[in-house]
Amino acid sequence: MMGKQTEGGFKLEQRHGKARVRVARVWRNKPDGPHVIVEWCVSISLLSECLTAYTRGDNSDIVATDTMKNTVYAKAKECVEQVSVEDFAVLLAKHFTSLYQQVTCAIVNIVEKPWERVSVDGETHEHGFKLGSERHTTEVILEKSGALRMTSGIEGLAVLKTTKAQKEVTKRNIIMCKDTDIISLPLPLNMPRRIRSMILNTHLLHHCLKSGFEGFIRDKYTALPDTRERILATEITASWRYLYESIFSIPLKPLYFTERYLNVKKVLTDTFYGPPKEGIYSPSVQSTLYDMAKTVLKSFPDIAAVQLKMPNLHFLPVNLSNKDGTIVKFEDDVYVPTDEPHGSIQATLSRLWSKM
Ligand SMILES: O=c1[nH]c(=O)c2[nH]c(=O)[nH]c2[nH]1
Repeated sequence: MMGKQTEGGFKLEQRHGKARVRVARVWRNKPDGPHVIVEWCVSISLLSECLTAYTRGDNSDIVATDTMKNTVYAKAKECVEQVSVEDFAVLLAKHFTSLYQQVTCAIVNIVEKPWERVSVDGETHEHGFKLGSERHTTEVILEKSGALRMTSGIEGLAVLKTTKAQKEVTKRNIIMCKDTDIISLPLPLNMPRRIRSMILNTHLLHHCLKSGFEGFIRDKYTALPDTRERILATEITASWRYLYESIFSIPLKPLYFTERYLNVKKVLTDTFYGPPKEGIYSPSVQSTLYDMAKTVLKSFPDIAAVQLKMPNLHFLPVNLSNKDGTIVKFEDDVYVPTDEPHGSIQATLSRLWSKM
């Protein structure tokens, strides 16, 4: 997104701002209550009518990026009560679009560092924190008119499931699951392919197996065997767009968006893992990604669209041998974890009736 102006037969698209302003805010409101700390890395971009700064060296319409930086600290100070990262982004964007006549649109991105309260001897600590892993992000785009585009997200949410077929499954067997027991029966040899494939794709069978990848296109360059047993590991980057399209329609409930963030994260991870005992079969990263995105849209009516980036971080089977024979034979046990190269899988799922 850029501010556009024309002069002398040229079109100029421009924006300016301050990137990576780091601020921490502590709230010690209640005399004996626990302290709260947030650490934010704030980036601001303003679309503004400041053409002459580019064309004539006239800075009279420029909001100094140094002022933008100072505004972050001043507004953090003004937040006497704890605010969500989204509310802080909105508050900044409102400030820039309302105070400066030249500013037509403000874009505020914030990444929150995952400081988590610690427990000592099973008791939550009042003022001790440790750094977690995944980060809460937000982007607020606010126009002078009050038109709003608001997204939240998660970065660096690393998840993995080790999965184990409880018994070797071959295309010659019917596998039936009853809780954790598996009964294996030979498939009749004369069974039509269509019926055999229907049986092998039953939900029941998928229940026994947790992650696989098979049936993909095979050609002369394909080396990957079909598998019904693999480690599924990824580092989720998610972002979801809220339906609130005006500054006046945002929920006013304190920490509403913090709660939403925690709930979306839970839905994403719960859907990835499946129930604790049985898990859930993943026929591909694509399918698991789709289930995760769909569950988010079904669970949260104020989310219009969700984007998921889920790199497939491969765990390669180890098979080693030398002239004397086998050193390590892979039996779903020893792997080389890798992150390069990785499969790169991403998709956006939106409600049909929502504007994207
Ligand atoms: O879940 C997967 N999706 C793919 O598109 C793919 N491609 C590949 O080689 N392995 C996998 N796994």
